[in-house]
Parts: sequence; C-alpha cells; structure tokens
Amino acid sequence: MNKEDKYATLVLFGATGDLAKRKLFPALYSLYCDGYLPERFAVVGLGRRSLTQEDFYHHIKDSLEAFSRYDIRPEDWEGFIQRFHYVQLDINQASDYEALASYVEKLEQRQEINGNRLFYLAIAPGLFEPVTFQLKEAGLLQTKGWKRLIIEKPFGHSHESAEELNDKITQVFKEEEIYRIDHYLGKEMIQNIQVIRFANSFFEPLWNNQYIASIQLTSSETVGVENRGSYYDKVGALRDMVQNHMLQMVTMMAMEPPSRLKAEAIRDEKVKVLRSIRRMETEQEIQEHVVRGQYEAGELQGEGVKGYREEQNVAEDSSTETFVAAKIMVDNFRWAGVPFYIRTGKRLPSKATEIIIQFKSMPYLYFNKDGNLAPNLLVIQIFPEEGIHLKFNAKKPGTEGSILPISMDFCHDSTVGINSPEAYERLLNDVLEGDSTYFTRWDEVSLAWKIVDPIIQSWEKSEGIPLSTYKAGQWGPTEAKELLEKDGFHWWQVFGEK
Ligand SMILES: NC(=O)C1=CN([C@@H]2O[C@H](COP(=O)(O)OP(=O)(O)OC[C@H]3O[C@@H](n4cnc5c(N)ncnc54)[C@H](OP(=O)(O)O)[C@@H]3O)[C@@H](O)[C@H]2O)C=CC1
Ligand SMILES: O=C1O[C@H](COP(=O)(O)O)[C@@H](O)[C@H](O)[C@H]1O
Repeated sequence: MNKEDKYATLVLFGATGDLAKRKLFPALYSLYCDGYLPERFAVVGLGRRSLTQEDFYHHIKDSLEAFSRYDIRPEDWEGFIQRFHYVQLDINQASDYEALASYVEKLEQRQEINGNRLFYLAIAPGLFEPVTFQLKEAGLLQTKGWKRLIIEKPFGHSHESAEELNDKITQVFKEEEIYRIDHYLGKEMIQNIQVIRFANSFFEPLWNNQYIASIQLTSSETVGVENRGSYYDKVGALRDMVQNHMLQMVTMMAMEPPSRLKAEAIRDEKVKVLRSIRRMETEQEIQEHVVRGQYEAGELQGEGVKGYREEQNVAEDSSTETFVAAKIMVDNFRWAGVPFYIRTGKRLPSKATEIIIQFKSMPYLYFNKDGNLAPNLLVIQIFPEEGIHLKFNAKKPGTEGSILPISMDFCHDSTVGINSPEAYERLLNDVLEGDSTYFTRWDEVSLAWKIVDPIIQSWEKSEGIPLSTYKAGQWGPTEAKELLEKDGFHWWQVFGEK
C-alpha cells in the first residue's frame, strides 16, 4: 500500500478509560517502537473529564510504565508523545462535536494528514449509537480520506439488540468501514491456526472426522470479576466469552480453506461454520450439552478467595454464570460426529488458553491390547506460552519394549526469543492497513447470537437448567467433567495447570 494511505488521525473516545490505559496506549507505543506507526499520525484522545495536555501525557506515561512490553526510552518517548492531543468532550453534547470537528481539521492541516480518520469507540456499549450519529451530524465523516470505525465489545446483549445496534451504525458507516473487535482474533497463535492448517501437508489430510475424535477449547482465568461486577453480573460467561471468543476459535479450527487469503473469503468460510453449528433449541438439548456454573468461596494459588455473590456490585442472589462448558456439533461433511468441547470460566486453577485436538485411536492395538495406548494429541497453546505440541507414542529406550508417550514441542516464545506483539497491536495495525480479516463481520456476530440466544432464554426461565456451583480453584462444576465422560472423553490437563 501507498504510505500516505496509512497517514491518519485516530479519534479515541474513552481515552481516559481502563481499556485505553491497559491496552491501547501500550499497543500504540509498541507499534511506534517497531516502526509500524505511520510518520504522520495523530491521536486525539477524548474524555469527559477536564485534563491539561500535561495531565494527558502523564496519564499515558503511567499507562506505559504499568502495561507496556517495551521500556520507555527517552528517544522514543519524545517522538511518540508529541502525536497525542487531549480534547474534553461530552458524548451527549452536540456542540462538543462541532468543536472536535474544527480541532481535527486544523490538526490535519498542521500535520499534513490527508483526511484519513479512524474513530475508536472505547466506551460503554450504550454510547456506541449516539456517538456515530453525532459524528455524522457534526460533519466529521465528510472527509477527503477514508473513514473507519473500531467498535469494542460487547456488540449487543442478544440477537435483537445487536441487530438494532447494527442497523443504526450502518446508517452512518458502511460494513467495510466497521471493524468489530474480538481481541482473540489478534492473538498470535489464533492467527497461526490458518498457517498450521493450510501450510502443512501433513496436518490438512488428517483435519476431519476420519482422523479426529474430538477437539477441546479452553480459556480459563484465575481472576474473578474484579472491579467489573456491575458489567459482568448482567452479562455472564456465555455472552462475555462464548458468543465471541470461543465461537471464533471454533470457526478458525473448523473452516474450510478459503478460495483466497483475503478478508471476505476467509470470513465467508467462518460464516459457513457458524451456519453448520447445530442449534440447541429444546430445554432437553441444552441441558444435555451445556453446563453453567458459578464460583463459591475457595482457595486459589494458596490464598482464600471469596465467592462470586460476595463480589463488589454483584447481586446477593445472582444467578449469573461464571463458567460455561458446552458440546458443540458442526454438522457438515468434514466434522459430522466430532464434538467440539468448549469451556471457559473465572476463578479456575490456572490462566490458560489452548486447543487440544484428540486423534482417533489406531484400528488395532498391537501394543497395548487393553486399549490404554495414549491417543495422539495436537496442542495449540495460545496462552501463557505460545506453542504447538504434538504428543505421540514411541518405544521406551531399553530392552523392556514398553511404550512411552512423548512430545514434540515448538514453543514460539522461546524459539523466536521475543516479546510477541499483543493482540491490540496487530489489530490496530490491521485497521490502519484497511485489513478486516481478523475482525468480525456482521453476519458472524448475528449467527453467533443466534447460537447462544436460545441457551440464554432457557436459563432465564426459572424452571430451566440448574446453575451448578464450583469452589474457586476447581475446574468448574462436576457436570463439566461428566459432559465429556458420557461420550468416553475427558478434559486433558491444561498446560498451564500445575
Ligand atoms: N477494560 C477492558 O479490559 C475491556 C474493555 N472492553 C470494552 O471497552 C469499552 C471501554 O471499557 P473501559 O475502558 O473498561 O471503560 P471505562 O469505564 O474505564 O472508561 C469509559 C470511558 O468512557 C468515557 N465516557 C463515559 N461517559 C462519557 C461521556 N458522556 N462523554 C465522554 N466520555 C465519556 C470515560 O471518560 P471519563 O473517565 O473522563 O468520564 C472513559 O474514558 C467497553 O465497551 C468495554 O466493554 C472490552 C474488552 C476489555
Ligand atoms: O473479552 C474478555 O476477555 C477477557 C479474557 O481475555 P484474555 O485475553 O485475558 O484471555 C476476560 O477476562 C473478560 O471478562 C472478557 O470481557
């Protein structure tokens, strides 16, 4: 691409918020240090509070000191911080947008930026819609260059609310200008799934129901809800993690090779997977295939922790799930009969994200006739380490002649020896380049809601599926174990687990 195409002004709503502090400023700093930020690039940070430029600089410095993967070097800091400008704006005040429009225009003239504008909504979802309309009203979208919108999660609370939001936003921005963030798609090893699958002749032939017995996807967290109780208690793990991150991982694993390595072709294939996922409609199906749980007080890493209902801003009688496990079936030629087991939860024993592919057993067990030969596993480790591990059987050295499960390991972190870029760095750079491959298109979001909505509705009925409990520090309720055991599987030990 032409380098001028990347020159841009980033208009950042929510510049004084938690996301900006923990993720966005550090991501911008890394992009700057790695030479990915265009030479003409300005950030207009917006917040409700009154801040001087100096205050804003301090705020950004604090953010980098706490969260950046690079140390602040004076020679980088100067070049970086001069791109930042703070403007106080109340999202509900039309006159503030007029002031913003004139500020941005003058800045673009001064910095010779040709009108490319990137609007990032790092604000509460209830504000997404008013902001987009005000941007239009104030003429901020009438620009000579491109305009793009980055929108944070959650995108809706149900299919209906997501559709309403989408209808509103698409009155102002075209679909190809909208970048819906799912930060899991920015993770190194999730992007690597395509390369593992489509650049290796020995994986692709095995990637189907003839050779694969089941696939497990885990995203476990040790943290509780922390200071996000008021958000989380209305949302729960199914909306917070499954509707987006977990289903996106399933699509990356299950999709067909795209016709071209282009955003639309890849997203078309992911959509086909979402369409093929068997919908659970009846209460019985949901009860059989989905487990929900909530943590009680327990012990984690040697320390006592409180239960979910004792957390700040959580209702005393809350029935919000902090854990979900589910069996997902993808009804197509490639995957018929292969269960995809997903689980995610808070206050679990370790923080880990990984995908484990369990291959079918050999048709005849010459070696262990009792059937105890370990199955071949391919482990895609996404967090804490980034790596791929292939587990297979080999002869135990010596005369005994017994069999030993061994592992061939590729550990990305230690092999490459770098501090791998964070998801937000890749995603911000992609938006600047106009590449929407790792953002969710509306039809993906819509289908994902259609998969989870009936489950939510069933849970909301008082006679619906019971909410199980688990002690903080355990791998969810016992029903999560039983979900696999009834199919003859078990959860494999997560890498991060001690
Ligand atoms: N924090 C996180 O780790 C994650 C957050 N997200 C999403 O990112 C978005 C932002 O979250 P987060 O940063 O945590 O939220 P915060 O509550 O920390 O920040 C909210 C921001 O919105 C601004 N704001 C609120 N009301 C107004 C208003 N009327 N006019 C102008 N600005 C206003 C605040 O400005 P001020 O403080 O000056 O009032 C602040 O900058 C949400 O959609 C969230 O779901 C997604 C994934 C992770
Ligand atoms: O989107 C979210 O993701 C985080 C987990 O992300 P990870 O990159 O640390 O795995 C989760 O804590 C949060 O509740 C959810 O909103």
